[in-house]
Amino acid sequence: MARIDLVDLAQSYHGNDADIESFALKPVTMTWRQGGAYALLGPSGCGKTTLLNLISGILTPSRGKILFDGTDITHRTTRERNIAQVFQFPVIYDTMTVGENLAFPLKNRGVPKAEIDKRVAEIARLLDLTPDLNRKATRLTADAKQKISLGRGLVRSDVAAVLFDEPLTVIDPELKWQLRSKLKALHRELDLTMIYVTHDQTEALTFADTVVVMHDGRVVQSGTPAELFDKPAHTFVGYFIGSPGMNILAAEVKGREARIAGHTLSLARSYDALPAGAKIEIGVRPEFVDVAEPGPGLLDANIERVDDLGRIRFARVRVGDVKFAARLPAGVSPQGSAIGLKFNPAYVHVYADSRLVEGA
Ligand SMILES: Nc1ncnc2c1ncn2[C@@H]1O[C@H](COP(=O)(O)OP(=O)(O)OP(=O)(O)O)[C@@H](O)[C@H]1O
Repeated sequence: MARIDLVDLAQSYHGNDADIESFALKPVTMTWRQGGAYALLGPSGCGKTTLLNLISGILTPSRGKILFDGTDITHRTTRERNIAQVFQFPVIYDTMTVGENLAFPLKNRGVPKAEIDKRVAEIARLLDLTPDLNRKATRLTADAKQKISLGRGLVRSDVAAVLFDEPLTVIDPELKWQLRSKLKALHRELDLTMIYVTHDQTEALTFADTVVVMHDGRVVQSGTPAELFDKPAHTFVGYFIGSPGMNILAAEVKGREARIAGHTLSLARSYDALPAGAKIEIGVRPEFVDVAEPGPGLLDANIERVDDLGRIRFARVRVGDVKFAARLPAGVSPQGSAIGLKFNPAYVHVYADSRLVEGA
């Protein structure tokens, strides 16, 4: 297990002198804590696999360096880095038994037999593979094979980190749910540094203690699921995480007030020094905008439709030309379309050129 430091790390597939905006990974400096459970989350093409391949050693960076426990390993091979990896599709040997497959990474490293037997038994127990240990892997389903791949990734206790690249893609939805919770439990038991790449927010939020969100080659926020939800550092995080995502509305902000579509909202903090010429927006999650009967002090709006998600309902509302989502509390049934909106000022954030501005 290791602490991993990325120092000004960047990757270009178009030569090292290319314009930085074209880099698949723009320069990033950050630390991954020893023993942490991380998810690397972002849409397709944002640079997740590139970052993972730099950490594993499949790629050599265009710029910057990588340290494991303070030692520069930027130019070491994957094997020398001592990393375990689990890929999207199963990597197992059909001719071997399940037990032999699990033992393989340990045998390969010359671990004594008694230790191998103990560790294989432990991993098989944790993944419910004990009854299958003596079966040949050849006739197993794709789900079962991927479970063995997970086991092979987790079987070594001396690795610097275990990297998972969308490991549940081929898994049936019901088993996916079980394995996701299982991986979280395994992390607690095995005390390994784990980095889990996914584009699926539910997978990221259920697995990780810390979610690293990427957008367009940049790490835009790294935080706990609650931090990403309550205080998105970038409008992309607000929009990408949550269902529906955060409302992002063009606004004029002065002091403790924001004006949207000719209406004034109160803010919890004061914003007197916003950068000149920046695009100013406010962001507020639908969960922190309540719909009520029209009344004094409330923002007048019209409901265009209601999305009923079972336990929770969201109204799609319009204020002038601006459209957004708001929570419809239990028991409130909108009579006609005219309503009042109540914003919780503590959760109304201000963004300049998409980045969060801390008020005073
Ligand atoms: N070998 C390569 N040569 C050229 N461009 C590449 C190469 N690998 C990735 N890219 C580009 O770099 C960018 C980041 O790709 P990357 O695979 O890291 O993203 P990702 O977030 O993992 O996406 P996905 O989930 O689709 O794999 C994309 O624009 C991609 O087209």
